[in-house]
Amino acid sequence: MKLKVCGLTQLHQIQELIAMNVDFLGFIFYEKSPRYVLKHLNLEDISQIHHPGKTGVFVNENAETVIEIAEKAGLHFIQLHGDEDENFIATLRNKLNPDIGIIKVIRMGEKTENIESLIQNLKTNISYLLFDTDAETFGGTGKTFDWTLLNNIKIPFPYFLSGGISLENSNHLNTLRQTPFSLDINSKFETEPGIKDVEKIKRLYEKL
Ligand SMILES: O=C(O)c1ccccc1N[C@@H]1O[C@H](COP(=O)(O)O)[C@@H](O)[C@H]1O
Repeated sequence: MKLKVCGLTQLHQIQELIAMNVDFLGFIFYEKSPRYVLKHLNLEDISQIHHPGKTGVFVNENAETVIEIAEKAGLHFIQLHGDEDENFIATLRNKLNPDIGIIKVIRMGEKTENIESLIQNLKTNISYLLFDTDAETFGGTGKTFDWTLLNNIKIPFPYFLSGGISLENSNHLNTLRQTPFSLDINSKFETEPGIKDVEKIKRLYEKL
């Protein structure tokens, strides 16, 4: 199983994760997040990071801004973590460099209905799904959702499992009928928002 580490802000930690062979590096381009990457690094810094899994996380951002950031920072994946609908995604797909993959986040919560039709409408415009816990802040809550919900639906794309993934709950991945393509970790592997506990990440990486 692959590993994505999200909410990175520190170049020395990014280099340690690259040395560890982490598969995806997540950068949050959402100004309201305490992990907003542009408070710490600029787009040129990110473009200089040599790794094939650089992922930009966006929340209800306009397509032109997403495209500009993706080009300037040399991103390989766009993670749409807001309420972007299938029309927005189709427009973005048409305009975006075809080499850049789109990861659509489904935020799982009490209000999340018709997950299967939501997914069907995305058609071929995305590369991956990501399931996270629904929240007013959109993400980064450290809270898990009810994973058994995933066992009741058909998931026609490889998916990232997210939302409060920790060393402890990663022991229970075998309860999932469809194995995640990748885990997506964030706040449970931090000493403070944006500052990762790299030793703890190593412990998870060795278990996968
Ligand atoms: O981390 C944030 O601050 C954040 C803010 C807005 C949207 C997404 C955000 N992070 C994403 O949230 C998930 C789960 O994080 P956690 O493990 O529950 O802390 C992860 O995909 C981050 O990319």
